[in-house]
Amino acid sequence: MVMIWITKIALKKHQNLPPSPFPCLPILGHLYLVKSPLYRALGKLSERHGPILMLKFGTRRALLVSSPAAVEECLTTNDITFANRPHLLAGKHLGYDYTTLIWSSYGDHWRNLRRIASLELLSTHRLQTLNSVRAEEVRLLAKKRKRYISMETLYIIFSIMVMIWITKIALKKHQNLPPSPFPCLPILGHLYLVKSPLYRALGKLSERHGPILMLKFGTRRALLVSSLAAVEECLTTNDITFANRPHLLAGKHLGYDYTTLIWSSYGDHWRNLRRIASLELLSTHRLQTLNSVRAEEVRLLAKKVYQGAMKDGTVEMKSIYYGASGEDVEETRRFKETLMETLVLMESTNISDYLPLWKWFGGRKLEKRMVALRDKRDGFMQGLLDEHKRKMVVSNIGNEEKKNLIEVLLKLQETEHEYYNDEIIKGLMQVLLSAGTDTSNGTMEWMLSLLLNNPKALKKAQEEIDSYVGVHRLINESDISDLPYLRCIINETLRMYPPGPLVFHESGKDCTVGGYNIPSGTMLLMNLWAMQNDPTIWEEPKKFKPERFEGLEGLRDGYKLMPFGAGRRRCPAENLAMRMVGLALGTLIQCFEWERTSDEMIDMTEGNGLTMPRAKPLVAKCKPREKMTKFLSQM
Ligand code: HEM
Repeated sequence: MVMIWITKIALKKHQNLPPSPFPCLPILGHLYLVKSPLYRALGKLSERHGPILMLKFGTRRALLVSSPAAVEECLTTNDITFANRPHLLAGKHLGYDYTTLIWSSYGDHWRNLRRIASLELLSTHRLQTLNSVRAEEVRLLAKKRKRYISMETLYIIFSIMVMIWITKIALKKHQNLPPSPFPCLPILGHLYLVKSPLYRALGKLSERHGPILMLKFGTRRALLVSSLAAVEECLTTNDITFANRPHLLAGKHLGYDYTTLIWSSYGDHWRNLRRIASLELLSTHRLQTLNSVRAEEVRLLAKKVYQGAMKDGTVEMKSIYYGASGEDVEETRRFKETLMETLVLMESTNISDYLPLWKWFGGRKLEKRMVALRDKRDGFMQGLLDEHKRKMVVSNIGNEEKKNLIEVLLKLQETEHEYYNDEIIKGLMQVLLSAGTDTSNGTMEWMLSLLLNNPKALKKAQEEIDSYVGVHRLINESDISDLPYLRCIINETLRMYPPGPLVFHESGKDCTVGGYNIPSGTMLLMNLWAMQNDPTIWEEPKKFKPERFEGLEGLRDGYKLMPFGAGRRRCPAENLAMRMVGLALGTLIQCFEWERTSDEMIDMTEGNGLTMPRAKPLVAKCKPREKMTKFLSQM
């Protein structure tokens, strides 16, 4: 729209046309301003925008004048110029093909009719003789004119809207596509529905129109599903069909041209990356060997909370998660910076993804920012890679077990240099670091927020840890499997605040969902948030009730709870995430007493963003538990 608008302003400046009220919609122009009574609607418009306006009614240009000076100019200097009538359909069908006095254009024919009318029918003499007939005529004419106006209005508005609508319904019936909310605007389609946070806007749409909807985002078709049955059909019967990702610009610039694990399409390359991630980097065995690294990370987290608590008794959780200490400060700062920029860029809807021509009218700015960020992220990853390469040469790492993620990948590079080139390794590192950081940290923040608003649940979790782990040692990862209530809290948090609320896939061939035909290349949007907060699926979904998961351990209960997705493209790091989040939360509960900073409940508003961040960072009152100060002061 803005594209057309900008072009028009430029053209108008050049042509010196009168001002035109904004917006002038594509195809419709100013038809949306046509309201009854028209003279009042246009009167208001002139009041607001001035006495000489250029309007666009669909394909027609209209000059609206409402000042004595302008009207005078039209009817004196330009009287002959403006002496035609517009060729409206009413004039064709009700004006004998534009040949009547009212409808005919200025010229000999009109002049002749006018002469007959003036001399033969409307002269003073004739008027007097036909007084009574004329009275009747005038009454009839007034009636007709009223009809003309309403016919024009109805015809123009409805013929365009209904034509588009009927064509679409006819096409859809023929194609058997899922229902599509009305209106689907020309060019924009349903882009006007894209509001932040998107999962909530789309959730409302599904509530109103149904669980299987076909949307049009500019040039892209998107299937929005939000029922258990539909999601199950997408991820079982059609799992391979929907195992692609949409080719969005973010994947081009921030996903090494769609070659990273997250962005690549289903196929040999993705299978290979997924195999490396699952077997080499995230397997239970590898996770166990890197147990101590994670324990150290969590201890560092507890230390920072301890320092904050000792300073003024409050902590701001977000800066603690992303904060850094020791020799890594600069590296962590740079990583955090690129991660934040990535999230900001990913959360802004890139209109060029849906309206490709947009990039010539302002959309390039966002793409340029992406390219700059790509170079920055790449530089950061290359630095890490080179540093590890140097270290490996010096120390010639032999201990297979203790190799970290980058070292595992560099070992693979030694044997298969062609495939494991630097780009593939940097892509894997980037994906694992960025997909893992905000999701886990966000979950931690929501979890603590929920517990601060539900002190009974917090106490229950602390008692569980005290009775199983005690206070003479710190909790470790292997304890988590024996702390069912802690796991219930994690599940309940992931149900209410899934860090991946909307999952994006794309179909690689035609298929059917819910009996509807879904063409190849359709973007699939699975609204996990909507399903996990649906009152028809969950009892009192808005209430934090970890107890609802008691006894359901290990069971995902079909597709009711799927914060890590399901099917081939499900999150490969569920095991790691559950361990990390469990250990971090367990440690914070074991070591500290937590409270809200005031009697007011913690504000649970969600902010804008892909990973469902909190709108306001969480600040909490926190005091080291006496029994644990021994451990904390030694950290
Ligand atoms: C609470 C933590 C986490 C949650 C809730 C979560 C959730 C998800 C979801 C919903 C998806 C999309 C699944 C789909 O497309 O069907 C996903 C994909 C992915 N996640 Fe996670 N994730 C978490 C943590 C992590 C961590 C810690 C890592 C890595 C260290 C990670 C790596 C990935 C990768 C690589 C993919 C893309 C897989 C593919 O496209 O094949 N995630 N995650």
